[in-house]
Amino acid sequence: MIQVQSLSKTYKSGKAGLHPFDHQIPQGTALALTGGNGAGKSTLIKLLATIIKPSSGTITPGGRSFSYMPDDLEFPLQLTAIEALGMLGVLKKVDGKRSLQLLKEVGLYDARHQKIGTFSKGMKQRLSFAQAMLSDDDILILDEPTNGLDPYWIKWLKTYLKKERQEGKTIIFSTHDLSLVEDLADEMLFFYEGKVLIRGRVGELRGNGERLEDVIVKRLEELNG
Ligand SMILES: Nc1ncnc2c1ncn2[C@@H]1O[C@H](COP(=O)(O)OP(=O)(O)OP(=O)(O)O)[C@@H](O)[C@H]1O
Repeated sequence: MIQVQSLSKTYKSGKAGLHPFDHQIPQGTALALTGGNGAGKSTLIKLLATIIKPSSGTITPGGRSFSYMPDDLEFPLQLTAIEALGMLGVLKKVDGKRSLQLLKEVGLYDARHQKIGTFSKGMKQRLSFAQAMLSDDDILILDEPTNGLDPYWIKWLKTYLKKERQEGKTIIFSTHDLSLVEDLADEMLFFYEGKVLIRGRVGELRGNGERLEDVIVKRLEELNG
């Protein structure tokens, strides 16, 4: 169980990325973070991944190990895919075979000797996912993992993550893709201006099959009168 207590982030500019916020994430569940642009999803992801420090509050247990996929990972463009993943593998003390296996899984094996600078957005995104999966951690923290992926690879990613969750991993991901939330998440948080506007189990939020899109629009309309 990950416990988030009174967690908030105000940036140096004075902008509140996240207002004080409490939540519990049970082991083996998938939590989706949704919300409009600038709502606070990446802020929370970065706090969970300890990339940034909170202005208040705690996340326990501390010192968790996790696999992290940022939304903007910039690989050195002059490296090939296998060089980049291999180096990260050395840093993470992972067997070289794991890098090759992951490159196969994300469909980049044939492009492994190609420079990352020549990769398309979707290829870079798949490489970013592969680097996150190098270590076999129990917690996956993924910032917009389907961003830039085509429908084939979105489906592939859903299947991969469902399997990870079935194996007991905790998955925390941000997304604008509500079908991914419907298919994968146990629980959803919808952020609005740094605050949680909608929180609940996906099945319950959808009641008798309502689409999440409609649930969210209804709530936003209520808010805006
Ligand atoms: N480094 C920063 N310095 C100042 N303000 C920031 C910084 N990072 C984010 N913010 C602000 O914090 C708020 C939340 O941003 P965040 O990146 O968490 O949004 P998001 O929900 O991930 O948005 P998107 O869907 O566009 O990725 C925004 O108003 C943003 O401008």
